Amino acid sequence: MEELKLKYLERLSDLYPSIAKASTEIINLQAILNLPKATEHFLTDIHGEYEAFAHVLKNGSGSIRRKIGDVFGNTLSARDKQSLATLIYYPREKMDRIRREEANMEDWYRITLYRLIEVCKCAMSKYTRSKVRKALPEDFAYVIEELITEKPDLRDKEFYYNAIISSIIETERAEEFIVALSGVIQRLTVDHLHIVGDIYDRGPGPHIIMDRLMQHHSVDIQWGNHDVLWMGAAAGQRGCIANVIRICARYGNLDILEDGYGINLLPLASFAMDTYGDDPCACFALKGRGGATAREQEMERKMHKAISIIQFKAEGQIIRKNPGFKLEKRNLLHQIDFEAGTIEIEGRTYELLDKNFPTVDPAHPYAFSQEEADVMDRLEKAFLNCEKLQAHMRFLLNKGGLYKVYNQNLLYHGCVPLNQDGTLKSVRIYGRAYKGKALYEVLESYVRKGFFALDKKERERGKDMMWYIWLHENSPLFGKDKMATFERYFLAEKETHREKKNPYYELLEDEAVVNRILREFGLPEEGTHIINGHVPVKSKAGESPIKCGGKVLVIDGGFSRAYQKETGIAGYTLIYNSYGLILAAHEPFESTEAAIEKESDIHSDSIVVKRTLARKTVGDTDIGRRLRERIQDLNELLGAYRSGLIPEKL
Ligand SMILES: O=P(O)(O)OC[C@H]1O[C@](O)(COP(=O)(O)O)[C@@H](O)[C@@H]1O
Ligand SMILES: [Mn+2]
Repeated sequence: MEELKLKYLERLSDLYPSIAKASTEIINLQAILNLPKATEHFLTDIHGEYEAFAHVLKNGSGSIRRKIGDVFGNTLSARDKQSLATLIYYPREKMDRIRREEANMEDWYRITLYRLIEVCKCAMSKYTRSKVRKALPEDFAYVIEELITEKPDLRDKEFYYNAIISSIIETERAEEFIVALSGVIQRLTVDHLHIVGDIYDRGPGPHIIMDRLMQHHSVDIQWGNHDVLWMGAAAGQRGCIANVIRICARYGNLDILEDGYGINLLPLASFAMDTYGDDPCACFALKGRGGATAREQEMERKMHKAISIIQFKAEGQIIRKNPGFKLEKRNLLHQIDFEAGTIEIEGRTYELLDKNFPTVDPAHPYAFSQEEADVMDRLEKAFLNCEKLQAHMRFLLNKGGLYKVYNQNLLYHGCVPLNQDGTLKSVRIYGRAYKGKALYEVLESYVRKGFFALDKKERERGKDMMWYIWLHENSPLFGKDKMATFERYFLAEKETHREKKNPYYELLEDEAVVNRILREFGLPEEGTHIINGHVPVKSKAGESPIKCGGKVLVIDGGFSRAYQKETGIAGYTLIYNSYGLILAAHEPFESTEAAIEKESDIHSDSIVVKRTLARKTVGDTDIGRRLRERIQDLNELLGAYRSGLIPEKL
């Protein structure tokens, strides 16, 4: 036996010091391999919609409702099942309502506790005892375990359970117990969560979503272009900072920065008031700022314009500093004829909708004015010093990456840049060519360098790369030929607003192309899927999120309210359980209040994308592969004990 292996087995023998211990572990692991595969939940493009996010997380996109159906079948009315589901999602709020209506609470507690225990038993049946034990809340762990464990040799089981439940009610712990059981059911129903990008921007609560995710028991994140934009901002990249503030302003969400993250926007506000005092800033009207007073709206419009101009300048500076990005054609300020109020783009002259550029010096259009430079200095410091933002970004870095291969599925936010003929597009990053997986990997390494590189130049490159990932044609997270921000503000001609998508999006029905991508990421062509978000699926116009016969699932349906008009629904989510893949289409989410009151689940229908022939087990998953390796090692350890190579440590 080679020395390294022997050393390893000796280490292992510390953990399993005897033949008996090693064999018991093998039997345990073998048993786990045969348990049903745990449920995975996929969400994408949440875009700050924290209430809808929290709701979908609570109901596991229909998983809890399915579980209740499995347990009670026709023995409970549809209404009762729905009430039970709502109770599991929102136990405290639901009980506040029930207390007002229910005449006999003791009866209600008793029936409800029985029902919850049945659902809990079903939810835990997939897991080992030790895993269930870890999921139990400390206070009630012992009692819950007693109630959910079958006791075949107990003669009067009924009496035993009844006694426990009675004492829970008598000691006035029923409500706390119901809350605890609901939490356990939620926790066990969905074992692992995947966020396929775009937590940030457009909606009001990305920071609340981040707080939630940081408490989640098991999550991974594939960064979206908006997330990387925020990461760049947190790293102090000025193009990213300006974009982040501009988007918050555009959607009337400056509160996220001021209240959510404690970033002081006063310097920007007073600069904007001074500079654009008489300017109506009509092109910079806010989306969705119903609650604000006219005066507030006016100020925010001015801030919106001020930061937009700063953004175009900051981006001009980045483009000039990085000729390798080949973005010179996206620098537009020097194409403006300030006298005539027109701009020339690709040989055509357009009239500008807003002709007032008090801070732009035509001789040096990309240079900040002194005041703009001061504002940016202060904003950069504020972003760099914001502890909460830095903690959120650290979490994204720890739990996330640009792509993930998990249980034979390939997950990424946007696309794999392709040529028109479906081959992988080669992209130059700082002088070297990359494509496919290598492109993903080099870009991810630069994101990390932007935070951690000691070498200043590499760190700067990493920071600029985050801005590149946000909007570059060759960025797999963006995948469009340009980001037409300037045109959308300043030009009436709609054709200039168009952003052409990478051929990837048209080739998704082409199996040869899809197989090529799967192979590129080391996956077999059969039994595997690509799961991505980023482009809203226009279900209203008949588009399906299921592409290439189910091999590709594009699950961005628009959590983002701003996009619901187009998509017609409020997004798709995906569940992958032991029976297969289930896609849920969600109805727009009204409010948490309404969800409790109307007991609504907000998914209209679930489509089974793929039903497995045999129920999938842990043995079919990545964890299963690791467990089998472990079993193999333990078998070798047993061999070593038996052959006398390693002595038992008794
Ligand atoms: O609709 P908005 O918020 O103005 O944003 C439009 C911009 O957002 C983008 O769609 C990028 O955001 P997504 O990643 O959410 O698609 C750009 O392509 C486009 O320029
Ligand atoms: Mn996106």
